[in-house]
Amino acid sequence: MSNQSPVERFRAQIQEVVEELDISPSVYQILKNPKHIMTVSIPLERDDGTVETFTGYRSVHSDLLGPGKGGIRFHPEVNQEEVTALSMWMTLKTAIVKLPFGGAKGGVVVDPGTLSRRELQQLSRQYVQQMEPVIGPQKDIPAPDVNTNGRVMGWMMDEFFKLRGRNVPGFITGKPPVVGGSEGRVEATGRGVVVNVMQALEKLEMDPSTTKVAIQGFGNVGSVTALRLYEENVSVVAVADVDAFIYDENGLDIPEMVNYLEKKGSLQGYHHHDGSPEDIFEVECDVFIPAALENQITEDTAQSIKASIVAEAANGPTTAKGDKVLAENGIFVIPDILCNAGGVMVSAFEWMQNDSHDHWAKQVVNARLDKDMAQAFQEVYDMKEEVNNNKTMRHAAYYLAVQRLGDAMYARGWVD
Ligand SMILES: NC(=O)C1=CN([C@@H]2O[C@H](COP(=O)(O)OP(=O)(O)OC[C@H]3O[C@@H](n4cnc5c(N)ncnc54)[C@H](O)[C@@H]3O)[C@@H](O)[C@H]2O)C=CC1
Ligand SMILES: O=C(O)CCC(=O)C(=O)O
Repeated sequence: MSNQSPVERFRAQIQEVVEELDISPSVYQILKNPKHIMTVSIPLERDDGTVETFTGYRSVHSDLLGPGKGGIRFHPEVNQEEVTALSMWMTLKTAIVKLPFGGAKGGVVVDPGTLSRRELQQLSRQYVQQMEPVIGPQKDIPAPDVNTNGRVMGWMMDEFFKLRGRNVPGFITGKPPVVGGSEGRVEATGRGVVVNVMQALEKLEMDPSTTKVAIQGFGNVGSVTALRLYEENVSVVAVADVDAFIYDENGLDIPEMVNYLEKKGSLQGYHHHDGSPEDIFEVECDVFIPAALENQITEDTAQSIKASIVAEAANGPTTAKGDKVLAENGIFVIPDILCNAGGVMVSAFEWMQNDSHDHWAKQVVNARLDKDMAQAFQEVYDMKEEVNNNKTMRHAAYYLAVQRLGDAMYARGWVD
């Protein structure tokens, strides 16, 4: 377990579960590597006329249950290993919530804060041009992730239409509703996180009205999670983003902070700025929600977490050693592949709406998300209680996902 990379962590967990399920070892052989990874060099003409190239990736881990599905991340630390791991987790996520998708993920090694708006649009369009051979509505369907949003999806959609010479709205999800996006997609991941948190509170017989929450990350997922909790009268006492740590033991004014974020783009300079981002791990709270990047809950930071519940809104926020500490400390962990599945769930609703030229009202989207997410939580919980007694929700989630993937491989004649 010594400092396993995310891909090694995925492989070790899959291998363990394949052995426990006593299914064909070929299931592990098929899942241990991505189906394909495309690496591209993206030329971008900067505003000063010079040309710079950026590296982009798209990994399709599996198309067993349907086309590849997963977001595109713009971040300076994107690398092939990270994109691969993120695509592997997508395969498990879509299997757990029973979506007709496989797993994929993409990224560009870039700090989008250093690009002008024109440059960002050109980079987004160039990414689609370079990836055109491997993406498409029945092949691999992108969506937003860290530092990408509806605006970027709209540009990418437009570029794909130009390349194909026709409208293909199901090529990408998370686009603005005015051009075929689903109502509720922007809020979907955070909304789904809160469904999971409320279910966990009920199972652990904790009172939401006295529950205190700390959240790391205040972007799309973190801010919507905070706002939904606030709307449910659950007190969010601390929030950190990359620049700031904000704390109030009596509960933060989340709507005010969301307004601030919308105007300024981050929490830097918010008037209650009173610590450094790492202080989030020390907060006295009942629920801790990592909603930033991978590998944040390590052997060290896990020791500081005082919560009874960790709800993994981010992908891969916990290292193997951090996970061991959380388990030893009896913390109930809602694993990422379940906890943050609300986003891809509403992406699936968007893809279905595009396919049938339909537009669902927000209440319809939210009601179905709440119902399907609560059911997925219950199925993983039941698996933990009945079949995997004394093991973790993460183990149960992997068990359920691999069982479904194994069954699908058998049905398709890939394994005996
Ligand atoms: N956007 C989506 O629909 C989905 C996102 N996710 C995952 O959720 C996580 C967050 O994604 P988004 O909210 O979309 O990204 P985002 O780019 O909107 O926000 C990221 C947030 O993390 C903060 N952050 C980065 N490093 C940090 C650090 N060291 N300490 C504290 N805060 C830090 C940033 O300041 C920002 O507030 C990622 O792991 C992503 O893969 C998972 C499912 C769907
Ligand atoms: O909405 C989607 O298709 C994928 C979202 C995503 O990237 C994720 O769940 O990590």
